[in-house]
Amino acid sequence: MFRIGKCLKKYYRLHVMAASHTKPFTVLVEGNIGSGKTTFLEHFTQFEDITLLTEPVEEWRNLHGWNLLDLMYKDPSKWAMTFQAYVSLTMLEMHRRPTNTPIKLMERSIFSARYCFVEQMMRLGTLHPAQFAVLDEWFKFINCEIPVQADLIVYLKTSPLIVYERIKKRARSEEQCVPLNYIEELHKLHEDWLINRTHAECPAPVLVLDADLDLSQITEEYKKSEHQILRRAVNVVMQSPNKLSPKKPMTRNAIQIIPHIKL
Ligand SMILES: Nc1ncnc2c1ncn2[C@@H]1O[C@H](COP(=O)(O)OP(=O)(O)O)[C@@H](O)[C@H]1O
Ligand SMILES: Nc1nc2c(ncn2[C@H]2C[C@H](O)[C@@H](COP(=O)(O)O)O2)c(=O)[nH]1
Repeated sequence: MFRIGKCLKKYYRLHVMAASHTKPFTVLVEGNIGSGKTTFLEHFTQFEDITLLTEPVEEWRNLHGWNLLDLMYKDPSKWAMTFQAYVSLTMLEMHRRPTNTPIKLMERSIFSARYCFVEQMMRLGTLHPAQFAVLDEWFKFINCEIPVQADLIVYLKTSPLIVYERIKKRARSEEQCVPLNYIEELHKLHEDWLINRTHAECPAPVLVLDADLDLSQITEEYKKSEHQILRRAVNVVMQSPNKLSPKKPMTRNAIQIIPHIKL
């Protein structure tokens, strides 16, 4: 009996892999700076068959020795264009990265880069209108010509003051000069994009979570998304609503961990 069970499990996993390796159920995890996106992804390390892709911040902090994130924050008028051009490249690479798991959770996207950060830089004047126009044309080309999978957006909705305190506590050196009003403006742009739908199209349905909750309560809030993600993933991949249920904590090698994960 045990052998049959093992064989069935192996068949299921092979079938899921074969059915899903080209178009995994892709979840974009969006939210303000410090809203808990990385923490949310870490919550899902407990499940089988999920690829977790955190934002390539370390690539932005060290491109052949250049810390583009630091340069951007220190002199945005001079470096915003350079930084955004590299953000677009690294995020597109993440969108296009092949995965052999039926579910892919990705921190941010080319959409929030364009609709939140580039939009903010244009409004603040740190991007020249000509620079904005170039970035916007690139985004339109990518959005129309290059398939970017997005099946669900999880929006970690936060209050600016709360994430501002978290950013200060996290103490990432490049962000120490970020003022509260920068966070407030980014919040408004996330709300307008994902909730009010004022200035940009939304590539997938949005699941809103209350990410103001502190670490002692947030796990219950994260669990609200588990069913939405796992159930919909199975519908997409297997047409059967009960395959990707929570498992016992798996050994590390059961999950395809991408180098960007900060563990
Ligand atoms: N729900 C929460 N309550 C309090 N602090 C949190 C919460 N979620 C994350 N943090 C902390 O806030 C900081 C930012 O979290 P992180 O997951 O890195 O956010 P993001 O990836 O959105 O920037 C980290 O120091 C993290 O430990
Ligand atoms: N100007 C931009 N800054 C961006 C973009 N994406 C992320 N970032 C910054 C914001 C943070 O300082 C850091 C990492 O973000 P977290 O939310 O993970 O803390 O990178 C962007 O497109 N443009």
